[in-house]
Amino acid sequence: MAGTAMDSFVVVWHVYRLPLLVALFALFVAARVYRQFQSRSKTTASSSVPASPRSQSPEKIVELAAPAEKVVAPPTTKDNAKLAAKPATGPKRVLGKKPAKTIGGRRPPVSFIQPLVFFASLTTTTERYANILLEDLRAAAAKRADLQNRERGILPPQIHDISYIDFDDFFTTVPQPPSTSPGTRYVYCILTPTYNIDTVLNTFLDHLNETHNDFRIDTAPLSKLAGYSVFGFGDKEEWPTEEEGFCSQAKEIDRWMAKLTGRKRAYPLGMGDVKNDAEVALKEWTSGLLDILDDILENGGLGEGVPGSGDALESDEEDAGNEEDQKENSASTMVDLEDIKMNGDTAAPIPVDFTTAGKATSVATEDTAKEMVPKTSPTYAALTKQGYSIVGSHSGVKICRWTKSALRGRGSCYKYSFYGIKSHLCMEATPSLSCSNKCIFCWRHGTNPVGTTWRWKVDSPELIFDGVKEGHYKKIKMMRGVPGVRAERFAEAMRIRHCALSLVGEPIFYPHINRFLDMLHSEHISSFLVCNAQHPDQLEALHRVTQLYVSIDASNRESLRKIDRPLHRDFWERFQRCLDILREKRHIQRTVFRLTLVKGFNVDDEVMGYANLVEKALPGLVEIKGVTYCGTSTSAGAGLTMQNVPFYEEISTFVVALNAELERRGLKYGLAAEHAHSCCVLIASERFHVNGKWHTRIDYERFFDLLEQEKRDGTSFAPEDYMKETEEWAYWGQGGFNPEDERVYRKTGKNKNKALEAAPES
Ligand SMILES: Cc1cc2nc3c(=O)[nH]c(=O)nc-3n(C[C@H](O)[C@H](O)[C@H](O)COP(=O)(O)O)c2cc1C
Ligand code: SF4
Repeated sequence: MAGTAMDSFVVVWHVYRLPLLVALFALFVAARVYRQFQSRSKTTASSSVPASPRSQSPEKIVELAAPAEKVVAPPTTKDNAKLAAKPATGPKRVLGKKPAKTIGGRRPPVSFIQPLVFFASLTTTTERYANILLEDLRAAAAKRADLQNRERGILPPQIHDISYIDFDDFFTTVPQPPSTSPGTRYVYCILTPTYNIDTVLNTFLDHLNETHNDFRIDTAPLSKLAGYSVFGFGDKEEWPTEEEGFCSQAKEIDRWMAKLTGRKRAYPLGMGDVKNDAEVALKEWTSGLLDILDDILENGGLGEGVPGSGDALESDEEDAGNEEDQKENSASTMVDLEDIKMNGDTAAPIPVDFTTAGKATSVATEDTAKEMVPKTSPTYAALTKQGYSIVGSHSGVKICRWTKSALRGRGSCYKYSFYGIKSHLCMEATPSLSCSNKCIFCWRHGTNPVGTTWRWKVDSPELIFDGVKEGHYKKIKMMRGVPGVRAERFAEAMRIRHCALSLVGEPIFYPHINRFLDMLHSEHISSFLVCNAQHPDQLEALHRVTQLYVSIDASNRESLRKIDRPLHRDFWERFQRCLDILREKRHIQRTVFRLTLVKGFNVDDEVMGYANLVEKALPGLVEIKGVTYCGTSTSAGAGLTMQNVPFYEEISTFVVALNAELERRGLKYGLAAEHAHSCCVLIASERFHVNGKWHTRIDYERFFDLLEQEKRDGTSFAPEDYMKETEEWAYWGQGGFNPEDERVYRKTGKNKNKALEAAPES
């Protein structure tokens, strides 16, 4: 009997041993996890936080915020503690994306913002600043409560000392909105010093790290926040640069918070030097943050983030971990205009004979005229996908990679080295997306409309001006969440100071270009206008710009025909006339030749030819840069490959030869500046060489003063009247990289020293 029972047991064991063992193992794991979770929450809640060196009691600090006006009752810290994740009967999975209470099946819209100020402080500096921030937020809340109705607004802020809170209450989960106001969303404002010794900040950072990496907790458990922003205090006297540790812990907290919130960085990381500018920097950061809080209330959230802000270069360091990964991520999101099918494109090229040039306005203003880029056209879709904002029916704006780079403290384009333009203050726009050339290296090729005369509906300059500014600011705002964006540069970028009219198409094609320029200048926005030397009538009629460019893509007729593939039959004559006009304008305008070198097309044996052109037009400046490889099928179809992109050494050799030829002819030019980073060199007329120093930069305020005076009493002025000394680091032979910027080296392998950017600088 016993034997039979044993046999049955053995049979049962053989049949069920696997599921039984699995079940036992699962039970064991669950028990371990439960124990661990319990002990961890206890530790954090009670004692893992070292006692603050200061005497103030926690209760006192937490209650510092006296509500200016009670709009709704925000949850207290105690409530929050209750609401925070507490294990009940087993391991709890904390989900950031847990659906909020819904109204009629929909998530309630953001009605109130509850700012929570967190700070850590060992020697009270940060605490003092945290109270200044608190006061500012309180004042803003009160002011908005006066202005807004009582259904929406900013609530009086609360303040918490990181040394005394239970991290789980705020940094494992997000406090729940009060049941009376489900539309309340929290914004964390974190103020922190940096210590390179063990402090509460290490415990805090460990908590953020563990929370992100804890498999029981969603990787972004704080994603229900409306946003967060961090401001760091450090000491530049001892830690002068970020590489040496300035504000390093603020940077770390910012990065962890980006991960935990699912990239809800409401405003860029701010940093202040306690021995210098801390208070001013904090005030600027606060005012920028308040603008964003208003945006959140208005738009119901942070709105669009980085995607779509133009260049795909900007993926997220928080995820990618390093620059190279970023590139790869971005590469997959890049859309080549050439890959977008042009099926039924109503704006497909219809060349029109040049003879109507100059009479364009009357034709185009007819109501019946078609739109250049209708919203429904594939051109529109292709351009917007590439990050362009189309304004009206024929204008566009886009932020360039250098603007983004400058926002991140990583250096401006060559125009900073040569002319003092800070890229984050520069808007790249065009009032005409149409062009009369089909240059082989044009990266927008295949989508932009072409034509030799204006044959479209004409938008008013007011509409374009307002539209491009709005589009630009919108794109800048989209950058606020990008890792590394500097709060102070972000704030500066909200006032456009320069406009590069060179994006796509031909700006002087636009019939009201002069009125558009007036508008730029009236707001003290400088104008750098690039034209393709195909519209002499318009060039002649053009009013003053801050700097006038003509693209010189080849030195002789045959080469120009091959490279620019102009639509005008008399392209060479037009080109020559433009040079004559430039020569006349050189006394009142800063005139520039822009040479784009394409190896195998317009470099070899062309030094003499280019020198002839310089001799003819006598431009103030000659910019020489290598072609930017854009890899479109159009350029490939024209036989352009990476092999055609010259190395910087080849550009330098060409430039030296050209300079020598100009000298041989007795023309007074010299090698003035370089920006090796973008393979660009500047030859300048000696008109800009004063007292042994180059003066290729521009005194912009002086330009506007002179312009206004000219308008008032007709006093004319010359380029020499608003020139400014070139920085020595920009001189030829010095490299041209601003020492104040952070240098980011790229691994570009064998193509090092070639211009590889997807979108070239303008
Ligand atoms: C021991 C010590 C280490 C510090 N380490 C750094 C550092 O690594 N980086 C930095 O930018 N500042 C550093 N600082 C400067 C502090 O961050 C700065 O003085 C801050 O304002 C202190 O804020 P608190 O008074 O709120 O504690 C350090 C200061 C001390 C005393
Ligand atoms: S590349 Fe052009 S648009 Fe960009 S910052 Fe420089 S000048 Fe401005």
